[in-house]
Amino acid sequence: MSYQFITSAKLPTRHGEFDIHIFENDEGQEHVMLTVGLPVFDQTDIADSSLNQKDDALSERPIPLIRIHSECLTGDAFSSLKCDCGPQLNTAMDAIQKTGCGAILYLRQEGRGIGLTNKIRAYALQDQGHDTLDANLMLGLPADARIYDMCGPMLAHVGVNAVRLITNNPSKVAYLTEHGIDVIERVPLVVGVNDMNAEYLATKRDRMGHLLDTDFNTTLHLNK
Ligand SMILES: Nc1nc2c(ncn2[C@@H]2O[C@H](COP(=O)(O)OP(=O)(O)OP(=O)(O)O)[C@@H](O)[C@H]2O)c(=O)[nH]1
Ligand SMILES: [Zn+2]
Repeated sequence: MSYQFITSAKLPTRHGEFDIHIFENDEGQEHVMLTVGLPVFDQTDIADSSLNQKDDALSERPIPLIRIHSECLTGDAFSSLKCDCGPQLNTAMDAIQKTGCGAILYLRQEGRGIGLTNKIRAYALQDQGHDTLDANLMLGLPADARIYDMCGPMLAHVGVNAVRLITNNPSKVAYLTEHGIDVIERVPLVVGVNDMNAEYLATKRDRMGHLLDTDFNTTLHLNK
């Protein structure tokens, strides 16, 4: 699959101002990147002196703080208490604004890649007592169907090849590392824990390999 940059604009938010960049894959699926302090260098017809300026700018800037966030309509837009996605997105946006250099890669792979309808089918099974992993499997679907091959082209667009990655999911770290992006630091993010999602988080920790504090304390590790 290949990915093309389509367009960008300023996006003022409650968390501060971002640049929003839209990318599209061969099938017309859109992915979104919000950036702060990551200018786009136009490679097409700039003089050599500009290229030197670009190298200088890249060598001086801090390692960007990056969040790869998979779409969760129910959590991100509707404030669902069944997961931690909304608080994770909001906290990551604040943290990136605070550091002044970073990006949210908002990937349109709802429901860990099975889509919204299937996620709600899985929720119906969860209403009957099944956990988040078994619910996917009972539907004949993978536990996690996500891909991350859009991340390389999206990060390359803003000249990023080394990151501080906000995640508890070791497979994201492994994917980037295996594809030539240095993960200088993994920044844990445990926020939005409540009575309705504690079991969901425990399943991610115990059955899906997520690196979560056993007691889900809400200490932020984002003060750098
Ligand atoms: N199939 C399914 N998807 C879910 C469920 N709850 C949340 N999701 C989706 O899971 C994705 C978020 O993945 P998570 O496993 O919460 O976290 P992660 O992105 O792997 O890891 P972090 O970087 O630590 O947040 C989003 O696409 C959500 O829509 C669920 O019960 N079933
Ligand atoms: Zn969610």
